[in-house]
Amino acid sequence: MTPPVVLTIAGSDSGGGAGIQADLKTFAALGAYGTSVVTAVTAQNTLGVTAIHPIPVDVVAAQLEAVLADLPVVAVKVGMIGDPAVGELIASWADRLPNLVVDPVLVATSGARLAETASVAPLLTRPCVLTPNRLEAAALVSNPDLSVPEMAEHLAGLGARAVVVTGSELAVDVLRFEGVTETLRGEPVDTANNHGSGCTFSSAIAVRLALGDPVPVAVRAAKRYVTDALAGGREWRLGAGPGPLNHFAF
Ligand SMILES: Nc1ncnc2c1ncn2[C@@H]1O[C@H](COP(=O)(O)OP(=O)(O)O)[C@@H](O)[C@H]1O
Ligand SMILES: Cc1ncc(COP(=O)(O)O)c(N)n1
Repeated sequence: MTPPVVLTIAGSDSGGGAGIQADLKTFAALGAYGTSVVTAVTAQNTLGVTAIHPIPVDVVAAQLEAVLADLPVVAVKVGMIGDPAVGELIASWADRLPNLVVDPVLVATSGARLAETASVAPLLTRPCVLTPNRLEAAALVSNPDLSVPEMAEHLAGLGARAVVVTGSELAVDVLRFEGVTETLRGEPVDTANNHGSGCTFSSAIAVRLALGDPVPVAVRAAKRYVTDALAGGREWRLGAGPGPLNHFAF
């Protein structure tokens, strides 16, 4: 059977644990055909990021046009956006990007700054599923004093289809959908290998939306998948820092 086509618009992680590489592994593991638009090249490993090269906006646009002109994309995940002009470009295409999931990547788990809030700002008003972690949500609402449910509600009020603020506590996320706020409690996995968990989560949501799940069902399924991938990579020794997930563990 022909698989559903899912697109990631994101940065490359040379270490293979996060970014485009995590996204494509997630798509493959969950039965989608993955396509990719590279927005930035990072020199990165489990210890950190040593260089970032944003891809010029016209080259990002050309990739997007090439994919959308030929392949029947049914869901799109947006990750790292290295340049505000690329954020504007994606926002201008948003009406033609079905089942849009936006992970506003701002800071890597290692602490490295990957993008500015200005890059993702144009997308916050689009009807997407927005998946910031707690720190990213605080940066986007510019008010660190709000509680996680308040941040989710505030962000949803800007126009998103749904907001999931991840990591309010370990394995606990807050979903805001259709005016209702829910706490999603997962099973905590005791692991240091969590590099790429956010990329994997947002990509898994995109695949489940592509397969026809309603948003809350897609989010719960993605959460179970991330838990399995974290548990499956717990014993891995790949790199001296926080290692990657095992995307093919289940
Ligand atoms: N150790 C863990 N055990 C179980 N779930 C986890 C763990 N760490 C992260 N998660 C889950 O992984 C998903 C991605 O969230 P998070 O790690 O916060 O993203 P980010 O990489 O953007 O910081 C969320 O559903 C979160 O609850
Ligand atoms: C290219 C790229 N995109 C995204 C992330 C965030 O991933 P994480 O927060 O899990 O380190 C990353 N480290 N690199």
